[in-house]
Amino acid sequence: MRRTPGNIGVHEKHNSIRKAVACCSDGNGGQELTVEHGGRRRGGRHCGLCSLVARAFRRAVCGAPSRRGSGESYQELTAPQQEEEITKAAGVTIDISEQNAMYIKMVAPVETPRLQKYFSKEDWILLDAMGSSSTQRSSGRFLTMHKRRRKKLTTRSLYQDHAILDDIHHGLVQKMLDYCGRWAFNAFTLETVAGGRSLPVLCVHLFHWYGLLDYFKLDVVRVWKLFTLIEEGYHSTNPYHNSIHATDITQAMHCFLQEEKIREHITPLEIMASLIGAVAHDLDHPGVNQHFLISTSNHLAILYQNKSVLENHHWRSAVGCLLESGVAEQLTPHRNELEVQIRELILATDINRQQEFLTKFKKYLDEDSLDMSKAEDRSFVLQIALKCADISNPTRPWDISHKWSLKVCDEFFRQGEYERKLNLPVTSICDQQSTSVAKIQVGFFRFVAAPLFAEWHRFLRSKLSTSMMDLLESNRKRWENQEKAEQAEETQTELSDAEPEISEDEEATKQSSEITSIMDFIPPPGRDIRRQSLAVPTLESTLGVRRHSVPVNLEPTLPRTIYRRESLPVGRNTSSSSSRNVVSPIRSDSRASSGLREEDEMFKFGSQSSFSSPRLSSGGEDDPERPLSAENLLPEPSIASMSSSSALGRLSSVLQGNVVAPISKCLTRQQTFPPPQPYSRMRYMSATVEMTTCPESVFEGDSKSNSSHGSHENISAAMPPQYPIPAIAVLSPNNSRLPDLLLPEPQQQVAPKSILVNRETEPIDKEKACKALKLFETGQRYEKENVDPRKPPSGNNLSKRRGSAPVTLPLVLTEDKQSPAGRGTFVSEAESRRRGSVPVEIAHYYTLEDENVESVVNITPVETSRAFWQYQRRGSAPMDLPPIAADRRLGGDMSLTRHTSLNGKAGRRRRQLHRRSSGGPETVLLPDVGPDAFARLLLRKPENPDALLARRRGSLPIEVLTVGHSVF
Ligand SMILES: Nc1ncnc2c1ncn2[C@@H]1O[C@@H]2COP(=O)(O)O[C@H]2[C@H]1O
Ligand SMILES: [Zn+2]
Repeated sequence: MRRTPGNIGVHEKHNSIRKAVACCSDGNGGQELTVEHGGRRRGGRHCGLCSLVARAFRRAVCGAPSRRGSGESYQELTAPQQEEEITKAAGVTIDISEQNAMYIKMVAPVETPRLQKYFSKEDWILLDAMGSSSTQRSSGRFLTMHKRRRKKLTTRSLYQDHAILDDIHHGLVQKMLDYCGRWAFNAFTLETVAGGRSLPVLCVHLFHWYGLLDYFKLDVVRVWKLFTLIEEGYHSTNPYHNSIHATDITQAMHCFLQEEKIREHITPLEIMASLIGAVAHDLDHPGVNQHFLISTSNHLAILYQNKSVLENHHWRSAVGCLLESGVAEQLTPHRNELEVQIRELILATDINRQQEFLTKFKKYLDEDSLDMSKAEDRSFVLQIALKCADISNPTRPWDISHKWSLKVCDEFFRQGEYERKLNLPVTSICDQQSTSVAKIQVGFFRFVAAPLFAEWHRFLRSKLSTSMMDLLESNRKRWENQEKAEQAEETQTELSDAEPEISEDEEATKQSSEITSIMDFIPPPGRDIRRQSLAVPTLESTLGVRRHSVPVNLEPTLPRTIYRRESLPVGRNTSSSSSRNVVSPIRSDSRASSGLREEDEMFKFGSQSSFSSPRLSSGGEDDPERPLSAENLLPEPSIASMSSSSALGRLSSVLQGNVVAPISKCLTRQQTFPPPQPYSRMRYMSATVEMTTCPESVFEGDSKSNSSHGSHENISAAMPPQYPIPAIAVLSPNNSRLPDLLLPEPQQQVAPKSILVNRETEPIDKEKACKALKLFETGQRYEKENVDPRKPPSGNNLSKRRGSAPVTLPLVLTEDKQSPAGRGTFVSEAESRRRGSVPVEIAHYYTLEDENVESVVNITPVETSRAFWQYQRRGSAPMDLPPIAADRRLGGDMSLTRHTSLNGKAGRRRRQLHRRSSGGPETVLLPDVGPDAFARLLLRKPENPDALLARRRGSLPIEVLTVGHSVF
């Protein structure tokens, strides 16, 4: 039987996953149908996964009903019996072959009319053969440690039974995909008709459409796997940052790629990087912003040193998916370059860097100096394109735009609720009690969206950009009207509501705080605005005062960590002032006098709070390239009320349901924020790439990145990228062997320019006629899978290091077992036991000699010395702050226990503003449902506080987590 590998793919290879996805394309005329799936033999029989695929396959090819309930089960059948069954049912020859421990390949010729009905054209089908027993499962690939809930599929049959997508919505899916080059495209609708699988459906389609599969000789099975992994990496529980957002942004990016100015010059590799960058740009987003992660001392914040924390994580997760799917392997010799491009793209989406990019873009346009024939300029434009795509929702037609607005605000408000429960200052735009969706939208449109899209329009000057501007304007008006109406309503309420308790000061604060401005979204350029800050004592006193994120038992040996230093009043700590020169003193006076109060308020919103290390902070005011960079900014005000003596207990109570955790030295990865379900043990797989290496160059914002950002001197086939390729091989379940060194790849021919069609303006048939590239093959593939080409072979048994190796590291190791600080080198016994979930603290330590403890000495993947442990900042256990002392430092006017939001608003808000719709569940609207109906659907009832408490896991101190949940 002739086989065309890769025509159809399936699968997940872990027996814990009861899911199989099959796709089909007929690159060779639709003559063959191959279904490959993973499964394990159990007692000579195939596991349920095989049976599920078989059942789905049977249904696919012959329309036979499921055998479930008929008393028979494929699960009971041996492979030959399954084969026979399917053969009988489908009327085709099935050859279950190439069986090994993990895979079974079934091959069948696609000759019958029935099959041709499905596969006669260049198309794919999608089988969802998820086992009914796995309606809930967790996925431990990603570092946010959420328990994953399987997305509730929107079609009953897909959710409750194994079904064929094409059986249900084939025509609609195809229709949607035909229109995926149009700006009015509705990702929610695609999600609906694709049964909850819009992300892989769109992306595989686009890969076909652009001819990337052919050009790069990619196996469609692996490509499916890639996008399935990415889809699973998005949290379906996030109202906004979920896989539909990824679909939406990818589709927007696709539209931009069709713009004449771009498509004329873009290369196939850039297309691929743009699509993957877009779809993965928020991968594993925890639904809270960077500020929250920093405030709660999340392991990701520590890992990435508070610099573009989420974006670094998204990028690293994307690389993990590329590796795990096997696509990276197939992309030799383009892999390094692709990863660099993806990195550049994803890191550019850091909203904190908005001003930096905008300034640069404006300069280019003013000087008319963008030369799209230059790779460097193309790269920059693609970064801008992705940034535009990322915040494109204000420029979509109202019903779509409105829906995204509700969703994003819902996510903000959820974060606000978490903050409130943790007694963290509530970020202004997350404070549902004092703001509204309309207010947020007016601010976002005005200060973030409009400036960027104005420049984008100046660059494109196209039909698309014109209509985007029109939509932006009309949507803006709608929000402004809504805001006005709300204000009128509030005024009326105020008139009838005496407010004797509110002082003038408070009133002034209230008024300024209710205006959403740019500072709610991004920090002001070049301004050294310090937020009313954290009641954190000086470093000296810190040594004797436990801080929020330091476990109680480590208090006496607290290191002078760099964390939260920014919140120390400058000038009060002379010993460290030099290295904190980007931090201004708290200037409540100057803020008031210079009218910065409002900005100061907003500032907290942006999530840009960042902590500077000397190296990073050097890019503060002095660095015109990064005027808004996080290192210019101060962290959020303190977690003031977390600093009381009972904070740990309270936190534990909040997080663990009254379990007061003893502090242990066992380090455990920290959860990012409350998962929907109690934590259960997860399997950490190879995609936990962050854990494998944590070099300083990982960070956007390190000195190299800063200086070279926007330029791409390191994007060269001849030069390896300046970041390490994760040594993921050692974690991959498929790779127990030592990674081999790669041979250097010969320089490849530059890919021919794409021949793309402007889909927006062309009729569909013409599009198809002209479509895709069908790019040429440029190279051979001989890179070994999952291997860091720059990593020298070592005698260390890398294969011992497993994704699921124990988290705990010995506190004391002998000197000779210490790593020689080689990046990515694993030398010690401890290292070989180290898991993917090794706590981030191992990634950095701080020199003891440095009085200010600001010099980050990177990076031994595992630092095991006693000193290291002594000086580790441990998780996020609360630190006691003497309120009085702290008050004094802040001028005596700030109560630590006062529920003051970061913007300085009085917590004793007398009147609670009307609660507005905040968005809500991921309800997908069919096109004929109006926005009002949707708004109703999205109205989220205030949560039961107890339920919130029960759900809270955010900023869980690592010790608490260890005690509260068994992770070993
Ligand atoms: N309509 C909107 N209103 C307010 N904030 C938004 C809106 N759209 C996008 N954003 C913010 O802009 C950010 C862009 O990057 P993210 O997608 O990570 O997260 C996004 C939101 O925080
Ligand atoms: Zn995004």
